[in-house]
Amino acid sequence: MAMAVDGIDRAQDDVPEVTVAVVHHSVHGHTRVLAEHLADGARRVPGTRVHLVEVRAEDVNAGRWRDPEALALLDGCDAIVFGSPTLMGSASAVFKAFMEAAFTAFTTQRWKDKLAGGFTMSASQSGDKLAVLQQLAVFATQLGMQWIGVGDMPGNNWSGGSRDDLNRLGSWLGLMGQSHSDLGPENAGSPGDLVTAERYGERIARLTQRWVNAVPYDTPRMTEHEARALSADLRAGHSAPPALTV
Ligand SMILES: Cc1cc2nc3c(=O)[nH]c(=O)nc-3n(C[C@H](O)[C@H](O)[C@H](O)COP(=O)(O)O)c2cc1C
Repeated sequence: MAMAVDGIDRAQDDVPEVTVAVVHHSVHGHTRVLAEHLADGARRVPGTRVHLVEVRAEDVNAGRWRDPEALALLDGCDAIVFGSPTLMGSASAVFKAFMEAAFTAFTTQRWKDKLAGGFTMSASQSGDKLAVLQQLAVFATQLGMQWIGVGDMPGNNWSGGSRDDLNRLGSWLGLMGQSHSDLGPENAGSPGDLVTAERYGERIARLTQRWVNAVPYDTPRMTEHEARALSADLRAGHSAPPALTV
């Protein structure tokens, strides 16, 4: 059986370590791709250890997710990012089983003041994804966590825009991705969705370093003009620069 927890050590000796978990459920693999890109972005930040934690249907028993090892790992993380596909305008039943299993962290306040973020993938452009991000943000704040939104300008909102743009769905509460329902995970999201995921992961890791270790942090600002230039690069098939340093 595959491991639910995939720990990737990117800690560096000269920077105090922080740990970021990306806990997610995915039925057909689309949301998993978003999780992986978000994790890649977090790993770019020196001193960041990233754990991809998969919530699996087979770990749900009598409606409750039961993976004490993964739950203990989350207890030790500095930031937790939550990801679920949008199913019937909601987080998936499997991810809800995980959320309800976090009730012990609620009653003990174990996750209080950890940093948090969230993402969702669905087939329609809207598909009511905002309802899922709201659900995840309410969940995180019930646990006393500090929620981090996406800090990027919107794309695909003008005559020269396209599906390839950065933040092309214009979401700030959390990250949204869209995958065509007839295509597999190799075609999950759009180039803009994946780069937005990486930038969001990097943002969360940098803010975690600031929050936990008081590592100096200069707020990266990308103007609308710069965001459109990056989107034009993505449209042309160029790989995006490590964006938060722009
Ligand atoms: C039961 C079910 C309900 C769905 N509900 C929605 C929905 O409310 N909005 C939407 O845009 N897509 C919906 N979809 C499409 C999925 O969100 C989409 O296929 C997504 O990419 C699945 O992600 P995954 O591969 O990580 O499981 C639904 C799919 C299924 C099977």
